[in-house]
Amino acid sequence: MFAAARIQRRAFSASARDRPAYQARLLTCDLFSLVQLSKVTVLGAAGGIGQPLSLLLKLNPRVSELALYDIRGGPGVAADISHINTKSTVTGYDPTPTGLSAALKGSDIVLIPAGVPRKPGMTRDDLFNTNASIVRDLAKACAESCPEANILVISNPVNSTVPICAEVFKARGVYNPKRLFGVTTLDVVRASRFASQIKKTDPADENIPVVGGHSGVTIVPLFSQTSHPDLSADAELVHRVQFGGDEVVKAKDGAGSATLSMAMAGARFAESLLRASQGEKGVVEPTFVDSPLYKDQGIEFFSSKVELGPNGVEKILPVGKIDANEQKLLDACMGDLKKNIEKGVAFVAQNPGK
Ligand SMILES: NC(=O)c1ccc[n+]([C@@H]2O[C@H](COP(=O)([O-])OP(=O)(O)OC[C@H]3O[C@@H](n4cnc5c(N)ncnc54)[C@H](O)[C@@H]3O)[C@@H](O)[C@H]2O)c1
Ligand SMILES: O=C(O)C[C@H](O)C(=O)O
Repeated sequence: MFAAARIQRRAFSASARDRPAYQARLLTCDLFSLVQLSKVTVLGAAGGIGQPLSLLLKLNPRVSELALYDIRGGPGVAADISHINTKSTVTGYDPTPTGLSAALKGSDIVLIPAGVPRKPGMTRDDLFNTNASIVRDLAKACAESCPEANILVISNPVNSTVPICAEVFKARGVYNPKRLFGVTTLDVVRASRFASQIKKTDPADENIPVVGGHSGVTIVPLFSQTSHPDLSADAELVHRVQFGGDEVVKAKDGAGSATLSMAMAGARFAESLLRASQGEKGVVEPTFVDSPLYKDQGIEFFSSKVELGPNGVEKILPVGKIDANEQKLLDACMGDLKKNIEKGVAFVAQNPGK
C-alpha cells in the first residue's frame, strides 16, 4: 500500500478528533516515508528482461521492497542485486506456490515479463500457445494474493495476454480495470529515438504518442501530434516503429528479442505509476488498457495516452486529431487488434485452468 494514499484514506475515515493528526502526518510525509512502503514484484525476474528490469528497480528510490520470482534462478538474481547499496530490500522467492504467493503478498506493482520470446520468423502471436497459460496462471496467483495491485503485463502477445489477465480477475470477482496495464512503452521509446535520429534532436524532448496495440500493424505512431507532423508521411519511419521488435529479433539471431531497451521501458512505466501513486499530478503514459474508446467497434482494450493516479488509471485520453495517413494505419490496426483480444478472452473461457 502506498503510504500517502493509506494515510489519506485514514484521514477521511477518522473521527473529527483524530483527523488533524492524520492531516499533519500527510503534510510531513516526505519522500522517504512515501518510498518506504512501495513493494514491487517481478515475475520472470531471472530472464532477459527480468534481470535488467530488477536492476533498474533496485536503483529506483521510490521502491522500498523488491520481490523477485522466477521458475528458475530468482534467489540467485536477488542475492546479486541485493548487494547494490540502495535502501530497498530485495528478496528472491522459491519457485513454489508458497514462494509465488509470498512474492505477491502486499505488492503495489507486479511486473510480468515471464514467458518465451520470439525467434526470427515468428510473430508475437506465435508465442500465444506457450505464454497464454503462463500468464493465466500468474494472473490467478495475483488475483489470489494481491488483488488490488497494479498489474503490468510485458509478456507477449500483449494484445492477448492483457485480456487473459482481465478474464482471470473477472472469474474471481476482483477485476479492477483501472489497475491492469499492457506495457507498450517500448513503442513510445522507439518512436522518440527514431524520430530524433532523423530530426537531429534530443530524444528526451520528443514525446510521440503511439496508440492501438503492441504488435506489427496494431502499433500506430501519431507523428502529426508532435512538433514534426511531416514524419507521419515517412513510411519507412512508421514501418520501423511498427516493426522495431523484429529488427532486434533478427539481430539477436535466435537468442531472443529486446531485453535491455524493454527493461528501460518497463522501469520507466513503473516509475510513472509510482510517481502518480505518490501524489504527482499530470503523469501521462500511453498504455494498453480496458478502454471505452472503441468499445462500440467491439474493441475492449486499446492503447492510448492515459493519465495515471493513485488508483491506477485516472483518465483515458482520446486519440485526438489525426491525419489521413494515421487514419489509414488506425483502420488497419482494428481488425488484428480485435482478433488478438478475442483470442485471449476465448482462451480463458476454454482453458480456465485449475
Ligand atoms: N511488451 C513488450 O514491449 C515486450 C518487449 C520485449 C519482450 N517482451 C516479451 O517479454 C517476454 C519475456 O522476454 P525475455 O526476453 O525476458 O524472455 P526470457 O526467456 O529471457 O525470460 C523469461 C523468463 O520467464 C521465466 N518464466 C517462464 N515461465 C514462468 C512462470 N510460470 N513463472 C515465472 N517465471 C517464468 C523464465 O524462467 C525466464 O527466466 C516474452 O514474451 C517477450 O516476447 C515484451
Ligand atoms: O518483438 C518482440 O517480440 C519483443 C517486443 O514485443 C518488442 O517490441 O521488442
